[in-house]
Amino acid sequence: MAVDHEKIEQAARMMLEAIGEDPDREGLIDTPSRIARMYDEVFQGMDQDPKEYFATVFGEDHEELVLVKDIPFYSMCEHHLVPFHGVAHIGYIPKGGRVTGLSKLARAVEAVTSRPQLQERVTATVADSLKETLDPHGVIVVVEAEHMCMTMRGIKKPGSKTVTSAVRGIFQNDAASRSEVFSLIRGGNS
Ligand SMILES: Nc1nc2c(ncn2[C@@H]2O[C@H](COP(=O)(O)OP(=O)(O)OP(=O)(O)O)[C@@H](O)[C@H]2O)c(=O)[nH]1
Ligand SMILES: [Zn+2]
Repeated sequence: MAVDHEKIEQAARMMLEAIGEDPDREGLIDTPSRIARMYDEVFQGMDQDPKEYFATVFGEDHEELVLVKDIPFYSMCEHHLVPFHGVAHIGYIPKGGRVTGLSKLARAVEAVTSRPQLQERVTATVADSLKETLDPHGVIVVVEAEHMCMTMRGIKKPGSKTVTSAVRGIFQNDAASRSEVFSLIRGGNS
């Protein structure tokens, strides 16, 4: 579904008026339409299903870890509609030759983060999408992010980071494999 520009423009105009601004002054006159166009981009994941990206698989016989680290993302916190941003790390062990394209992992992150979100839901949705489509032996998704609603307002704790993980399949019971992935993720960040 396309973003309703007219509605966003009306709302943005009303919000500017509500804070005591003049939405018709030169600097603000195009702001409502800019916000509408920005929301096209920022919320383009509203009608995207991350599972669709995993439809293409290569019959590659690799039943060992695949890890794509440090996938940058920006999302909008659903409580305040301000950004939270950081990186996602996705590791999985393919099964039955179902290996997906590396870029598809980043595309899934993009789809899931391009809508009003919670960090926990981003993490779980990416993990579940991969699990449900490729049925791999195991999946680990780790997301590290800074939330602007905790830095520029409210409790005001810049630099604080939230780390969430979602673990599926063999990683749930195999502590050694799980900690190997976590240390590979940590390794590149030092
Ligand atoms: N669990 C979780 N909480 C989040 C996320 N993004 C923002 N929040 C939190 O959502 C909560 C909303 O709390 P409320 O008390 O309803 O809103 P608020 O009065 O603006 O809260 P403060 O931020 O404490 O000022 C805050 O504690 C935010 O830090 C997220 O991705 N996951
Ligand atoms: Zn927030």
